[in-house]
This record gives sequence, structure tokens and C-alpha cells, in this order.
Amino acid sequence: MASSLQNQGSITYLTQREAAEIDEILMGPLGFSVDQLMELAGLSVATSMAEVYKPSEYNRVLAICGPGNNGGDGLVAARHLYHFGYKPFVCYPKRTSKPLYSGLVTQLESLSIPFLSVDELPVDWSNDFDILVDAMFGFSFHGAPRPPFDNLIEKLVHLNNYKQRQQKSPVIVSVDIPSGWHVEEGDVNGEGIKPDMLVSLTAPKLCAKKFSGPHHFLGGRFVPPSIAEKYKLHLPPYPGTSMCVRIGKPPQIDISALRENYMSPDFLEEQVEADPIDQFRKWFDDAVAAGLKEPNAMALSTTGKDGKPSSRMVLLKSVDKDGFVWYTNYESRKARELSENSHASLLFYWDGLNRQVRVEGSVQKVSDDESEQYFHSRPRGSQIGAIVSKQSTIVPGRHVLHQLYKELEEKYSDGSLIPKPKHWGGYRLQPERFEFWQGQQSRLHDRCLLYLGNRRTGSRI
Ligand SMILES: NC(=O)C1=CN([C@@H]2O[C@H](COP(=O)(O)OP(=O)(O)OC[C@H]3O[C@@H](n4cnc5c(N)ncnc54)[C@H](OP(=O)(O)O)[C@@H]3O)[C@@H](O)[C@H]2O)[C@H](O)CC1
Ligand SMILES: Cc1cc2nc3c(=O)[nH]c(=O)nc-3n(C[C@H](O)[C@H](O)[C@H](O)COP(=O)(O)O)c2cc1C
Ligand SMILES: Cc1ncc(COP(=O)(O)O)c(C=O)c1O
Ligand SMILES: [K+]
Repeated sequence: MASSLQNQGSITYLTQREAAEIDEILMGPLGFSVDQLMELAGLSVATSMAEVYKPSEYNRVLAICGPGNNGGDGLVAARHLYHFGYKPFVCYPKRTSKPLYSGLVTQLESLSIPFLSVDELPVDWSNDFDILVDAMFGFSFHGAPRPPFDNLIEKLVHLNNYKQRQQKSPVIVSVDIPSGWHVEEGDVNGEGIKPDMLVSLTAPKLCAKKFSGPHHFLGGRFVPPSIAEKYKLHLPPYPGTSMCVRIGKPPQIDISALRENYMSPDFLEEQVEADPIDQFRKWFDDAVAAGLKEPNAMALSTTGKDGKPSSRMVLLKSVDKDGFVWYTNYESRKARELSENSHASLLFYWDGLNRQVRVEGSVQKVSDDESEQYFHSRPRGSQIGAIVSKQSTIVPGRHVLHQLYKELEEKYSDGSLIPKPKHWGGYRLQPERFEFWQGQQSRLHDRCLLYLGNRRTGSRI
């Protein structure tokens, strides 16, 4: 899931003492166990990484884990990354015998995740790994790093020089604190790690103010309101069910470099339903089952007599052998264009499934009865909205709509029937031609063209 952009405001940064105190409160009076918090912290790290670095491009991950809980977060993250499709390796030189940690190690071993000793690490990390997870030290770090972490940190610092020389080098993701940085002062002499991504846990620590890399995320979605109030935490809201949220502006991106390499199961001609409506239903059901947002949203394209096409989204409200139905305002632009030219096309794009469906055909209004029936099934607010809205016209201001809405809301507050306005109703597109598209690697997609009644061709273009 994408992270929110609504978090450009001020953010609270914690001192080392506050971070430790919050930890104690969570695991004392608030009843959390360290295992729970670590699991959520590690999951946040893995999901933050997956938002930015796709496993198809950044597959080999080395998690360098320290002796404390920060190291534990790294072990948990490595496990989740494995399940997300990455290939993790772990370097965990100073192990503790506590059952929590030995359990995490056993879990990773059972997934055949290789553990590399410091001596086994390759000399040049840039060839062997795509991502380096710095989970050496968190908010309890103090003084100067002791062996073997001093050398490991040096290796990470050295990678910055590669970047300066524009050579290929792995990205660095730091968990909570860039290891070696002062928890409050940050990279004091400017010679420390320069991570590409920082995942702050619970709330960012003061050192995070000095983070200048492109990706700052917040994770650890377990802070109860009592802690937020006590420490006056001002943090961005987590979007939806996400375990992480981006802090600050997303980096400037090169639009021309934005691309996905689609990877999907083959969509073979022999799998295609003979009746395109059945094929559509099958894919529609898949989109619903995949939990995609508004799988019934479709782009409707129309052209009036001037021959200039126009598109907009509408919601599919039924589909069967007779066609595809949506509802709208009969005095809108689309309605005018459809009255001038009944030919139109519909386009569905199901992002999460790498699928697109094109449907072309001719459009007619549905019967008054059908519109009437559907109109009264809508929430009363939307029924009033349909009366208020003079779609595709310029309104003097939102207040005009609100005023009228309020008046009608009062008028119908007794629950009486809200009459369907004449200008509102449905359209049905009777399909003639379908194209089912399944995205595949290197732009060699599967495309299947079907005409209603008889199947014509399947091709790869
Ligand atoms: N509530 C939360 O915010 C949660 C945070 N989590 C993660 O936990 C870390 C903090 O974990 P903690 O165990 O307290 O500390 P560290 O992981 O930072 O490190 C402690 C160990 O590191 C050793 N240490 C400290 N300084 C040095 C140094 N200069 N050189 C070598 N070793 C060092 C320290 O040993 P000492 O002998 O010095 O005490 C410890 O062995 C937080 O940042 C989050 O990542 C939880 O996972 C979830 C809840
Ligand atoms: C996801 C989505 C669904 C929409 N569904 C409808 C709809 O079902 N009916 C409708 O009239 N407008 C719907 N709209 C608004 C239309 O896109 C459009 O703004 C409006 O119908 C006016 O279009 P027109 O001026 O081209 O006629 C939807 C917009 C979005 C983004
Ligand atoms: C202007 C307009 N009309 C109608 C609809 C469809 O609404 P409903 O699902 O209530 O029929 C939408 C949906 O976004 C809309 O924006
Ligand atoms: K760290």
C-alpha cells in the first residue's frame, strides 16, 4: 500500500531519554512484550523498504544486526523480506542467548537464509548485495563503536564514496538510527553512514533531523494515545492499514524513469472464456477478491458530433448479457455527446493484477423503471446530491450546492420518498468488442481480442 503525503507539517523528535522512557512504559504499565514490539518494528522496516525498493530490482539484502533490540528488528525484517520475495542474508556477529533472539535465528535458519560471519562477507559489497540493512545500533548507542561493528560501519561509510563516483552500489537502509551516529546530535563530524532510507520507529529521534537521504519513513504503529499525549507526539497518520508512513516530501523523481516490469501468470488463449462477458466476470471477481479499491471504476470515453473524444470515470453498476450499466446526469457533457454519437468505450485498469479490459459498443439509456429502482437504492444523501448537482455546469460556489442540499435534507428529513429527478438515470453499453490485457515482462504482454458472439484472435504485442 502507498504511504500518505499528508504529513508535511511539524514532527516531534525524541531525545534518547524519552525514547528509552517510552520503551519502558510500553513494556511496563502498557503490557507489551518486547517480542511484540520487535515484530511490529521489523515488519514496519520491511514494508517501508518494499514501498521504495521493489524485490524485482533490489533483491539481495544483507541485514547487519547488532547485539541489542535494533539487531532484533533487523532479524525480524529479514524474515518478512524473505516472505515479500527478497533474498536476505544475515550478518549477526554478537549473538545473545536470550530465547527471543535464538528463536528469531531459528526461524531464519528454517527459511535457509544464510548467516555470514564477518570473515565470510565479500570484500566488495557492491557486487553481491542490492540493499544493506543497518540494524546495528538503535537509541541505546553510546560512545564510539567497538569491534567488529567499527569496521562494518566503516564499510558502509566507504560505500558513499562509490555513490559519489556514480558507480553501482547497494542502497543503505538504517533502522531507527544510522549506526554510529549520535542519537541526538546525528553525524557529528560528517564522516558517518549516509543512509538512503531511514526507518524511524515509534517516533524519530533527534538525530533524524540531520538525515538528508531521499526516504524517511516512520514505523512502529503501536503507540497508544496516552503516550502520544504525554510526550506531545505530533506524527503523521498511518494511511489505511499500512505499517509505515513516509515522513516529509517524497523525493524528486525522474518521470521518464518510472516504470513497472509486470510479472503475471500467463494468460493463454485456451484459458479464455468463449463468452467475453463470462471472461469479464471472471476477471472482475478476481479484482474483488484481490481487495482492489473500486474495481467497478471505469473510464468512459465519448465523442460528440465534433469528433473530439472526452473521458471520465464512472462506476459500473451492473453487467450481464445485455451490457454494462452506469448512472449519471442526462444533462451532462457525456450525455450530450452520447446523444450525438452513441458509440463509446469503457476502460478498466486493475493495477494490483496488471490487468486492463477495453470494451467498445453502443450506448442507450436504461428504462425509467430501472433508473427509478436504482436511484432509490442509493444512500439518501446521494439521492439529494443528484437533485442538487447540475453536472458539467459552472457553479457560482460550493455554498450554493450546500445551501440547496441543506434545504432538501430538511424537506425530506421525515424519511419520505425523494423523487428521482428527470435529469438522472442510467446508460447501458452493449458491447461489440473486448480486449483483455495481462501485463507481462519486458512489455511482451498478453492481449486477447474478443468480439461478442465469436472469438477472433489472441496475440502478444
Ligand atoms: N519502543 C521502541 O521504540 C522499540 C524499539 N525497538 C528497537 O530497539 C532499539 C533500542 O534497543 P536497545 O536494545 O535498547 O539498544 P540498541 O539496539 O541501540 O543497542 C544496545 C546494544 O548495543 C551495545 N552498544 C551500545 N553502544 C555500543 C558501542 N559504542 N559499541 C558497541 N556496542 C554498543 C550495547 O552494549 P553495552 O554494553 O554498551 O550496553 C547493547 O548490547 C530501538 O532503536 C529500536 O530499533 C524495538 O525493537 C521495538 C520497540
Ligand atoms: C472513481 C470515480 C467514479 C465516478 N463515478 C461516477 C458515476 O458513476 N457517475 C457520474 O455521473 N459521475 C461519476 N464520477 C464523476 C465523473 O468522472 C465526472 O466528473 C462527471 O460525471 C462529469 O462528467 P462530464 O462533464 O464529462 O459529463 C466519478 C468520478 C470518479 C473519479
Ligand atoms: C457524480 C457522481 N454520480 C454518481 C456516482 C455513482 O454513485 P453511486 O455509487 O451512489 O451510484 C458517482 C460516484 O463517484 C459520482 O461521482
Ligand atoms: K541502526
